[in-house]
This record gives sequence, structure tokens and C-alpha cells, in this order.
Amino acid sequence: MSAGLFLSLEGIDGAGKSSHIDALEALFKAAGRQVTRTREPGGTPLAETLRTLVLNEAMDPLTESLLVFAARRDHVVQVIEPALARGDVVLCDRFTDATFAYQGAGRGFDQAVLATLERWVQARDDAALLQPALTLWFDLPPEIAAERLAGARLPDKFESQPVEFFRRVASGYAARAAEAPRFARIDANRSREQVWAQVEAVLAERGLIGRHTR
Ligand SMILES: Nc1ncnc2c1ncn2[C@@H]1O[C@H](COP(=O)(O)OP(=O)(O)O)[C@@H](O)[C@H]1O
Ligand SMILES: Cc1cn([C@H]2C[C@H](O)[C@@H](COP(=O)(O)OP(=O)(O)O)O2)c(=O)[nH]c1=O
Repeated sequence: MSAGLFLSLEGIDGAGKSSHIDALEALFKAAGRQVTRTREPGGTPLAETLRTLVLNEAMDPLTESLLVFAARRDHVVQVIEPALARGDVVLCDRFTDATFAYQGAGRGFDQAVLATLERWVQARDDAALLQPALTLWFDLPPEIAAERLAGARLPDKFESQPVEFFRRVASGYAARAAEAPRFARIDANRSREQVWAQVEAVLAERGLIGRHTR
């Protein structure tokens, strides 16, 4: 049985993450892997209920952080850890880096409190923290993301924030990426084909796909 593999996709709203998840799933399935595809906030009935609240209701940043971490705890326990134990590839559209970027950098909430919540929620039996093995960070200037989103879909609470909010979120991702080698920066300011080529190259460089899977 293969070892489980946890991959997350991150970036500001409109950066192009969702546009590549189908292809990622197909790539790993073609290599004979079982894929669990999921998202945050969400991924379980309880976490999806919390997602609806977080994306639609006004609340202070501590409340928001507690709700996204509560959703994450349920998701980790019910879905992510069991899938990794089965040997699945877990493709997760956003994980904790989004909390540091949105609630931390975007809303200005205390990063030390977020780090404490992260340790509580992601602690494993051996005291190590559950983290993705690879985080594909789709990096796109906020002005271009806003142009791409204009008219594409009805904006939710975060998507209707001004461009300055997304500048802070983007700098939050950059700070997190500078600390963690699991981050791979994808230049998302390219055509869909060129973005996908970068994703494939990162997976190959990190030994996550072989030539036989391409
Ligand atoms: N490389 C690209 N060039 C131009 N438009 C893109 C590109 N990738 C995605 N888009 C479009 O930009 C919008 C946001 O993409 P999406 O994948 O939904 O972003 P995210 O999931 O990161 O919010 C969509 O309308 C999508 O069709
Ligand atoms: C996971 C997570 C997401 N978010 C935000 C980022 C996004 O604006 C939103 C949902 O993300 P996403 O699923 O990317 O939205 P969409 O379905 O519209 O593509 O939630 C947080 O603020 N904190 C978090 O911890």
C-alpha cells in the first residue's frame, strides 16, 4: 500500500487554484492512487455548516478563527487522517495557511493565538503536527485576481473585500512560504497551460509523480 500524501492548494481568491484540481486528481488516479478531494472550511457536514456561517456572517476575527479551526478539527479527524491512514492522496483546497493569511494577515488577528490553535487542532499521536507534504501556492497580484473574478461568480464575504485586504492576505502567504519548505510557489500570472506545466514540474521535482504518471 502507498503511504498517504497530503497536498494543499493555497492562494488569494481568484488565483486559479480550483481550475487545476480536476487535473491533479486525474494525474494521481492515472498513477493508480486513490484520491480524497476535499476543501476548507468544509469537508464534513459539520464543517460545511460552519463554512456557511464563516462565509456569510459578520463576526470578529477571534470568532472567525475559532470557527475555522473547529471546522478543521472535525475535518482532520473525520476525513483527512483516515484517508492518509488508507494511503490516499488527499487534495485539499486550502488548509491552515489560509487562516494565517486571511484571519492573521488579512484581518490582523494575533498570529501567536493562531499558532496555538494550530498546535491543538493538528497534533498527532506522536506529538508531530499534521501538515501538508506539499502546498501549491498560486501567487497572483491581487489586482489581476480581482479582474479575473469580476463577473465570474457572486462574491462572498471575503471576495467582496477591497484589493488592500488581498494585498495583506498575499503578504501573509509570502511570509508563511518563507518559513516552510513544503511551499512551492506557482506563478499564477500565466496562461492556464503554463500554470499547469509549473504544477507538474513541482510534483516531478519533489518526487511525487514519476515519468510513468505523466
Ligand atoms: N491562468 C488563468 N488565466 C486567466 N484566467 C484564469 C486562469 N486560471 C483561472 N482563471 C479564471 O479565473 C477565475 C478564478 O479562478 P479559480 O480557479 O476559480 O480561482 P480560485 O479557486 O483560486 O479562487 C475563474 O473565472 C477562472 O476561469
Ligand atoms: C480555509 C480558510 C478559508 N478562508 C476563506 C478564504 C476564501 O475566501 C473562503 C473560501 O475559500 P474557497 O473555497 O477558495 O472559496 P471559493 O469556493 O469561493 O473558491 O474562505 C479563511 O478566511 N480562513 C480559512 O482558514
